[in-house]
Amino acid sequence: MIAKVIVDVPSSQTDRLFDYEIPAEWIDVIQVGIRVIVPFGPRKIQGFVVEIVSESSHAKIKPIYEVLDIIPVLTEELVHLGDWLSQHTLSFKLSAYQLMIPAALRTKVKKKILLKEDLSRLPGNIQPLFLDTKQIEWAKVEENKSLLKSIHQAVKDELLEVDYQVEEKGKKKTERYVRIAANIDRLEPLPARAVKQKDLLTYIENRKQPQNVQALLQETNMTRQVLTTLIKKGFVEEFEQEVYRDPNAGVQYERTTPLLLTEKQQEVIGPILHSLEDKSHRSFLLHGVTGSGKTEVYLQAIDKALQQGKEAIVLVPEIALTPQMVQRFKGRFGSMVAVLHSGLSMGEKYDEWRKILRQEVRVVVGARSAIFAPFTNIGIIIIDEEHETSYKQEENPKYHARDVAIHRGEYHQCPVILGSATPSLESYARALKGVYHLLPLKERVNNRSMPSVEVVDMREELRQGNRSMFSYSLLDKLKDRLEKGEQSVLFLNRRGYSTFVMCRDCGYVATCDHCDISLTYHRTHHSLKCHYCGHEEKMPNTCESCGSDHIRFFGSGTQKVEEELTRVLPQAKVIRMDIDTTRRKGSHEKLLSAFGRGEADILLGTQMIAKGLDFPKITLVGVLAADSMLHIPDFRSAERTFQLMEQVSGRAGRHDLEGEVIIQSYTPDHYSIELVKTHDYEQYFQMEMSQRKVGVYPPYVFMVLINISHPELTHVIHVSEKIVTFLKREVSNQTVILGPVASPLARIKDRYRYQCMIKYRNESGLRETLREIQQHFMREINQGQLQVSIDMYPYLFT
Ligand SMILES: Nc1ncnc2c1ncn2[C@@H]1O[C@H](COP(=O)(O)OP(=O)(O)OP(=O)(O)O)[C@@H](O)[C@H]1O
Ligand SMILES: [Zn+2]
Ligand SMILES: [Zn+2]
Repeated sequence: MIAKVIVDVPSSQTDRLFDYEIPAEWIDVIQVGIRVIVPFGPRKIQGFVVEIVSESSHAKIKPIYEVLDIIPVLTEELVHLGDWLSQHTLSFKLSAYQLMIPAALRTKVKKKILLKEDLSRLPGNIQPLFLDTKQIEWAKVEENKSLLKSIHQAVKDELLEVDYQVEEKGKKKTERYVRIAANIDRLEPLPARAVKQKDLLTYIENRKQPQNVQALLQETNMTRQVLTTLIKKGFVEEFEQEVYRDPNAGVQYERTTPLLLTEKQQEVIGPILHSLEDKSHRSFLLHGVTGSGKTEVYLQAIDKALQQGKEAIVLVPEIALTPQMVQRFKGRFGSMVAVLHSGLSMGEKYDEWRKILRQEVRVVVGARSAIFAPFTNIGIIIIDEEHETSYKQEENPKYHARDVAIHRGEYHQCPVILGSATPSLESYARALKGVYHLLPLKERVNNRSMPSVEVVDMREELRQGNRSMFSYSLLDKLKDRLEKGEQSVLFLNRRGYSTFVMCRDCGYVATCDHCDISLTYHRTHHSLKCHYCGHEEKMPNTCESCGSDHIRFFGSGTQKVEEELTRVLPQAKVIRMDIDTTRRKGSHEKLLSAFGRGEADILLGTQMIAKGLDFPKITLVGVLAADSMLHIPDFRSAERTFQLMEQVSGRAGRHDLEGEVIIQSYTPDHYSIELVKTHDYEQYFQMEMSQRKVGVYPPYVFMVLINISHPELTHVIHVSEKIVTFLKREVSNQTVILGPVASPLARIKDRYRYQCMIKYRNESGLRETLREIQQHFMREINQGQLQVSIDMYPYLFT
């Protein structure tokens, strides 16, 4: 039998199947989806078995060297999905498969030299290497040419042997357990004076289940000595048992029961349940305003899928994976839920993933990559906040989780629900065309009103002499909430609003020497840092350009807002949430639950507080700088502004108390800000669509972004022009090729960057054309200097 293998070498030449012979003893062991070690040139490397056939068309094929898995790490579906994904995103098959398994399973194959015979038989110059060991790492002798020669000879003489050992990054975790020995009845009873031993033995006997040693000693307040004696006398056996690393161990989740759905919720869940009953695939767009009870709809739809014996995948944006969110799923489905997000350690992720693979859980709630959960009988897939750009992966394979979800939905013939208060333009347009089934939820649960929104013109405030970062109106309302004991949320948009350093005399801005970008001021070290390459330098005292000492940092970070808050509202208790205060593991949760318990009056934060919060006492939301994002050169910047404003506003007045929102802006008339006042998504959609039509942007066209980079500017230009010329020759005349032009970030880490863009409606051969470009520059790319990155669904235009 022959196994077709994708080998662990990410390059164009190796992006195909290689044939290996399956040795007779492994015929039943080797299946599709397992990892193997195979010889590849002079090396041994890892690979994924993706197909098993009876014959090979190649004359000389080598046998598989080692088997790494017993249970396949990729299901058959995932093997196909990986193949599709690599074509869909123009990336290597290997990268697609690696994406689907946890990082803990990434392996390293280490070459070792083993001593086979007596030490004295070795040539004298290599004897010292094996003085106190029977094996050494190859790397140890690689540089030393004279030793290498002797070692080669010793291998030939069969005194030494070369071996390949696989080292996995993550390990299973085990703990020590004890249980009553099987032959306890045949033992002499313990003497009467051994009171403690007797007590402990009775305790273990009463428990029936094996006991975790550490927990046992703690519970019984016994010393290890007592237990060891019991083990020595043969009453008790000690053994190792695998345990899961559970970040939420010990957390009690309050059980919840399904709520009685409102009439509107029933209307939207109907078609979803129908699709579940029919066992047919359909994609739904659940467009529900903030606080309309979308999550309850998800929960009850999942419940139905579970009753059918099926599984569910729920994607939530990383920053919305708060304890509150986890609680809602664990509260309803208990230990059937696995949670996957980037806050987990590698080991924790590995353990959650294995629970899925072993079918010990049936619901997974996770960020983007959870879409690859190795379930085999999926009943429903849900993407909450479907408009979030974090569902697009910016590294290879550059995929969007929405596309993968729909692909898996088709395979499993199950419904896919895209939910949002502010759907992406693409999805809403598709829903209007009938590609997705639109499910509107236009009101909040139980007729609670949407928060009232006031947009404050900050230019006007300045004219009236208000130089503070809080408008008169916002300050008044903050004071009012303090008096009433209600809570406020202050949102500062950090994107496009960096704290850069500028000279007030000549306008010089401090920039990175390696990247064309301004440096960011960091207060804690009083230094300047580049966010792209990590370069750090001291904050200058004088301007590099004119020598003036009027050099200051601009922009306002959360720290600055906090200082200002304590000045104007000294009695207010403030919790600040930003990258600095949430760096430590678990701090995110701690701050939020403290706010939930009412330990602060004001929650001040960045993007990470815009989503998912559902606290009854929040009645005021303030947005400090609504337009900071509008000026980013990206055709989606208005869309993001509207989405964010609507999301943040949605945190106010979700329960009995009414909510109010103050949005501070320098461009209050911009439609993406103005339309938040009426929460009018449909009108906003129309406005935005007409802008897209004029600019010829998605969803009117599809777009491809090609980025070219190299340390030499002339070479970047040369390659870019070659690509554009080739493209222009190949594509139809309805397709537009823009560029080449310098990228907005024209240099990163001393590499010059150029880009070109393709806008097309119908271009059936485009993928092949782009593959040809990849092939053409393959050799140069493999040599390491040139980079050509192709993004079929670009969301980032830096
Ligand atoms: N049928 C119902 N009966 C009573 N309360 C409900 C019902 N459905 C939802 N709720 C409550 O209404 C509030 C808002 O619901 P939920 O958080 O599910 O809305 P959402 O649409 O997911 O919100 P957002 O998109 O703003 O996060 C929650 O406190 C929830 O418990
Ligand atoms: Zn830099
Ligand atoms: Zn200057």
